[in-house]
Amino acid sequence: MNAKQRVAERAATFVSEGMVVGLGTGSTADYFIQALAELHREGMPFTTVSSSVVSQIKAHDLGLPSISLDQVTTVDLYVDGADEVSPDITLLKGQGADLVREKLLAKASRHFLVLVDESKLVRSIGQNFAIPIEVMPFAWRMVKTQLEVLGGQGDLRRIAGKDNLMISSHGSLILDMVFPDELDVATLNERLNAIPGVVEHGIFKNLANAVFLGVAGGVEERWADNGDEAS
Ligand SMILES: O=C(CO)[C@H](O)[C@H](O)COP(=O)(O)O
Repeated sequence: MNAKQRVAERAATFVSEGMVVGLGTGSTADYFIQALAELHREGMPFTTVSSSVVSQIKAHDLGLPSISLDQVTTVDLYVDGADEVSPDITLLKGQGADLVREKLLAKASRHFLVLVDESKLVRSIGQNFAIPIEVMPFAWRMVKTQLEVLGGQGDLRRIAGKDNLMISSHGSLILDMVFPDELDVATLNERLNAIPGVVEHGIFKNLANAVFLGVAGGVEERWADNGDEAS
């Protein structure tokens, strides 16, 4: 069993009868979806809500019960991966470009567990990746100008393919921006929240309850101060 599987199996032990379980997106979240399928086969009743079309299809293919996001007000447990995790359990997410649903689920969850291996640990957010900022398509130049006023540098995310631009599942564009080190993540989070035309961004601050870290031969749990252990 690899580190991603180990953390996913551990997270699955927090699922209990009748829960609404939020499904993340990415290779680590996939292992959690597979672990849920095992619980479902064993007869445990629960339902799922997905953070992306991809996860929804995976859940469906494995026979997991699901409800759509617009039917949900609160989620009992949301389990997802992350691209970066800093020591205060702030996350950077969004390489999968489904930021809006991911943050909605994180905010609506009673418990949000984050599954990572050691490669995701950083001293500060933005160390390994640019900050993904999802923007209304007609606003992207205005938003980019505002981000440059903050010292940001970057451009629209490009992908291989006909149109060459990354478009989120609900039609937004993604700006990947690098900011000066002097701009601390708490301030950056607030500034990004305040820019008109920004749909969502990849800084997840004060949202995760715990990080499950895959280490050699085991799982290390790091609970946030707000993170009473899910039970
Ligand atoms: O934020 C995400 C998608 O938007 C993913 O959780 C993040 O990219 C981690 O993916 P993986 O588990 O494949 O490393």
